[in-house]
Amino acid sequence: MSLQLDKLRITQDGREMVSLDLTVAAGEVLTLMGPSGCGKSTALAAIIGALPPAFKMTGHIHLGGKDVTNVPTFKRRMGLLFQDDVLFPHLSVGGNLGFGLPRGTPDRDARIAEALSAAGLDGMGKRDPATLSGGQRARVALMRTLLSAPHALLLDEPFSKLDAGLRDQMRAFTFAQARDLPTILVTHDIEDARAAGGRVLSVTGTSIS
Ligand SMILES: Nc1ncnc2c1ncn2[C@@H]1O[C@H](COP(=O)(O)OP(=O)(O)OP(=O)(O)O)[C@@H](O)[C@H]1O
Repeated sequence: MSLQLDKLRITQDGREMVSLDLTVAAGEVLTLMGPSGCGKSTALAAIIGALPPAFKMTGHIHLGGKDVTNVPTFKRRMGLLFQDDVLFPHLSVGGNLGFGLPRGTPDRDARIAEALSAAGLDGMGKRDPATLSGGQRARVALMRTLLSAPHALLLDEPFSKLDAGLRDQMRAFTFAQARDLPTILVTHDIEDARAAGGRVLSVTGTSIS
């Protein structure tokens, strides 16, 4: 499954902000970098189908060969993770993970147990998320997103709130868990881009090294 941005162009008041014409292969991480306000989050919003009305978009988005440009966000099968992705405080850790599973998924408990195990949280499904460490919470948020079986993963500064030691762990964990997906990472941090190991571009498609 690949994610193709086919002449994707976003303008605001006639001014070009984003211009991307590329394919992110399954298992590839494309990093988008650039100064604050250049349009990185806007590019992700367009890809997921939630572009604010202040912007105009042209071009097409294909996921797994299917044109999803006019498919509503909730049907796009894309997972989006932000830097301060909060867990639902009224649900247990397992309940949070279960929230990611599509309704009617068979073997829910087994799937949740697997995700807990992948997150290094074996047997902690009944815990209140408030009792987890920041790193544990970040891993649960990622696993919750992945349990929704996305066909692409979009990451918006996912590591920037973590302290330095955890950040390394979380990068390795994220890219290992997302190994089969086309992934777009938005970051300010060149170390994130290095850890991602793929192409690093500006939102107008210029290569950054
Ligand atoms: N909903 C909106 N309506 C109108 N303009 C917006 C909206 N959201 C963002 N903008 C503007 O669009 C531009 C790009 O914003 P965006 O958040 O995509 O930048 P960014 O590169 O992700 O920045 P940062 O690195 O600070 O998160 C900015 O000038 C911002 O003020």
